[in-house]
Formats: sequence, C-alpha cells, structure tokens
Amino acid sequence: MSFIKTPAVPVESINPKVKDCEYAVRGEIFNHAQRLQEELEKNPGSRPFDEITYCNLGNPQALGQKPITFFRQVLALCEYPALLDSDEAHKIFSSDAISRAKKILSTLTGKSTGAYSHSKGAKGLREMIADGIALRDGYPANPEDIFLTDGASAAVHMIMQLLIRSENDGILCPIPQYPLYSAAITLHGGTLVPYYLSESNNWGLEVFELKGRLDLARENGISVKAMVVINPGNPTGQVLSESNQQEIVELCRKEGLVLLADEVYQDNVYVKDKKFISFKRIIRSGYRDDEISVVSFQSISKGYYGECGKRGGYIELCGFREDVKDQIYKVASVNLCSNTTGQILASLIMNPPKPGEESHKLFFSEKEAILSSLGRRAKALEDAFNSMEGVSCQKAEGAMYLFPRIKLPNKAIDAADKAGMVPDAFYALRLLDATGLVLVPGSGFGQVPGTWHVRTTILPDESKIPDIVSRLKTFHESFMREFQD
Ligand SMILES: Cc1ncc(COP(=O)(O)O)c(CN[C@@H]2CONC2=O)c1O
Repeated sequence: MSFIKTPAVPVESINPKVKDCEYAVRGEIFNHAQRLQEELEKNPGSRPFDEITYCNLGNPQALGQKPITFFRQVLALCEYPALLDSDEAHKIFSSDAISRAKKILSTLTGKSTGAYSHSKGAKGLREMIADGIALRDGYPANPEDIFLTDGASAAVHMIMQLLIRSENDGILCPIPQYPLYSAAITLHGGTLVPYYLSESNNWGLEVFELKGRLDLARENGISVKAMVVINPGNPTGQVLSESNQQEIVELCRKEGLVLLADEVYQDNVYVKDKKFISFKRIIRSGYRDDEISVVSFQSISKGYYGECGKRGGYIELCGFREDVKDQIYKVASVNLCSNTTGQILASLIMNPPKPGEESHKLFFSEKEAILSSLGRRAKALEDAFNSMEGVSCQKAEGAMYLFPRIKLPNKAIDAADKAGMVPDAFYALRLLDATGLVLVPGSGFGQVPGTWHVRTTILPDESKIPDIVSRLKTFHESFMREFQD
C-alpha cells in the first residue's frame, strides 16, 4: 500500500487570501507567550516573572472580571427550564430573572435554546433589542432591521462578503485599526483604503484626511464602497465628538459610502466630558432613510459584561432597500442562525434591569464597580506611559486599550532590523521576555510610517496594576539604557 509522501493539503494549494490575511492580536508575540507559559509550568522560576499577563486581548473574564449576576441567572434558567417550576428556584434566582427567562423562552422556537431560531435571530429577542436601541437613541428601531450574529466578528465578515465584489472594491478603514477589518477585507478579496487618525488630536478623525484618501483611491480605480468607524476606538481609545460624527455622516452621504459603525465599546466611556452617541441617532436626527446607509455593530464581548466566549452581537441596518436586506437575510440563512446563548445575552445587554426592578440594585452596583475600575485602570496606565522616557500616550477616553507611542532609539531600530523584526515587535518581545507582559506591537494595527506603538489592554485586575506599571517602567528604563544613541 503506497503511503502519501506529500501532505494531503500542501500549504501552496490553499486559498492565497487565507495565507495573505493577518491578525496581530493573536500573532507571533502571543504565540511566544504561550511557549513561555508552557516553560513556566514545566520549570517554575525559570523566568524573571511567575506568570504571563495577557494584555493582548480584550477578554475581561480571562483576567478575573465576574459576569453580571442577572444575565447569568437568566441564562441558567433558560438553559434548564425545569428550574423554573422548582421551589428551589425562588430561593436562588430573583423573581425578575425568573420572569425574564420565561419571557425569553416564549420567544424561542419550540421554547428551547436547543432549537434553530429564525435566521435573523428570534423575533422576540430582536424586539427586545429594538426597544433597548429606541430607549438609548430616542428614535424607534425596527426588529426586522436587526440581525443577531455570533459576535460582531461574524457580522463584519457578513457585511464584507456583501459589499466586496473584487479587489476593485475598497473599504475605508482607520489606521490604526482593529485588524479584524484588514483580515476580513483580505479574506473577502477587497482593498483596504487607509485613512489615518490624528494622534496629536487625540486620535480624532479629520475629514480632509478622509476625503484625500477617498479621492486618491478613486483616482487609482478603486470603487470605495464603505467606511469603517470604530467608536469608541480600538486600539486608540478615543470617543468621537458629536460634531466629528456629524462630519463623518455628511461625508458618507455626499460620497455615497455605506457607514460601518463599529460601536462594540458603546458602554465603555470613562471620561466625564464625552458620552457615547450612536451613529444611528446622528442619522435619525438629520437624514432621510434614502440619503445614507448605515450598519451599526454591537457585541456582548465588551462593555461591563465581557461575555466574549458566548459569541453574541448584532447588526442594525439603516437606509438599506428591501432587495438588499433580502440578500443579507439570504446569507444569514445559509448559516441557519446564530447561537441562542449569544442571542439571549444580546437581548439582555440592551435591556438590563431597570430601576425599581428586584435585580436592579445588584445589577447597577456590579456594572458601576466594573466601569469605574476600568476608568481608574485606564488612567493609571495612561499616566504611567506618559511618565516614561520617549513615550506619549493619548487620553484613554473609552474602549479597553491604550496605544502609547514609543520613540525608539536608532540603536534599537538597528537591533530590531538585525533580528529581522519590526521595531515595535522587537520592543514587545523584549518586554515579554523580561516581564511576562503580553502587549501587541502597534505595527499589527497600522500606524503612521516611522512611528512605533504598542497596544495594551486595561484589563488586568486593578490590584495588579501597580505591579504591572512597575514592571513596565523598569523594563523600559533598562531597554532605553541598553540602546541609548
Ligand atoms: C472594534 C471591535 N470590533 C469587533 C470586535 C469583535 O467582537 P466579537 O467578540 O463580538 O466578535 C472586537 C473585539 N476586540 C478584540 C478581541 O480582543 N481584543 C480585541 O482587540 C473589537 O475590538
């Protein structure tokens, strides 16, 4: 019997779009961290640190954040409905969790989380989400324009698949950007059209920069279909001003661009002088449905809920014609439906307990404790970075990240070059080897050529922040001494 000598699927034979796409958040530095973690488990004490601290991923519950009690009580009851009839239930679960679970189960096909739901997501859950959007914005939302998805990532892929016909179709993306967008555009065969956020303007979005990039792409034969805006920003942490949002909407209207409004950090605003305003609200307060098309993205992975592993989220469509919405529905139908746990959580984050309800007091205290702590951690890390030689960090107004700029000495850049590495990846790797802290090189998000950054999350437990700051500073001082020009 002849054995196959060559791999059944040689890498040369796979889709080049897959080979071309990159996703730095779980890239080479992360892989090295995994190796170090295995080494530490085998040989404790083998490194100048006891544990790996993953600051590469916005994964709150991986770093100790507790889930919201009310959300988990409702989920538990939905997953095991027999509890609803037991006397024990009322001793463990709040009455509003029990009533919410009964209401949710009544919206599910077969009254079971185990059944396929409608391909847009259970209609009753979409109605609850629509109510939450209307309460947030002060404008109605149509449940038929909401599609529940297995996280915002799946939603981004669905929309890129819809918009991109060939490499001649371009998508305007912020630089730095969350690399889901560059990866999705590559995977779907389109062209990323960059527009640079202005670091000196606290990562503000300048319309003349946008227009210049748009015109340049069009001169090069690119049909620019859409524009991505991430607000609050990842990795930059800015919260757009309402006037900036209005400029963006007007530009999209004038230029016929679909606005892709990634708002997964809408519950993560830490500064008093900013608040989250949805693009949906901006549109509804000044535009007709036939003037602009907007896709709003939401996720259960962020905010104060951080339910990343449950994979839930939604898109809300505004200003799309029925024949296009039918195409989106067709694509959603191919995947049958998103998972029902994620659907339930999406309905919960958009309809949390209200004042006066039994669970509201506990819910509110849990939510405020998480958000105020995130705000303190953001400020502590922002101040730490700004105290370090050659480092400047913009205000972390929202989201879950900091993106400090590091002015690396030429000697460090030469050393990186000799190691065959991009300078900020060289810095991040040296930082990891010295401290166990996993940060992502700014080059993984894009940056103005010749500038170097790293991205860290603000997620390690607040009690660990002083030690993290101390490790960052000690490493940085040693690195800058070693490579002093
Ligand atoms: C701006 C933005 N959009 C979408 C997503 C995807 O969210 P889902 O979990 O709903 O698919 C993320 C995840 N944030 C990534 C994951 O962790 N760190 C990050 O930068 C994100 O930051």
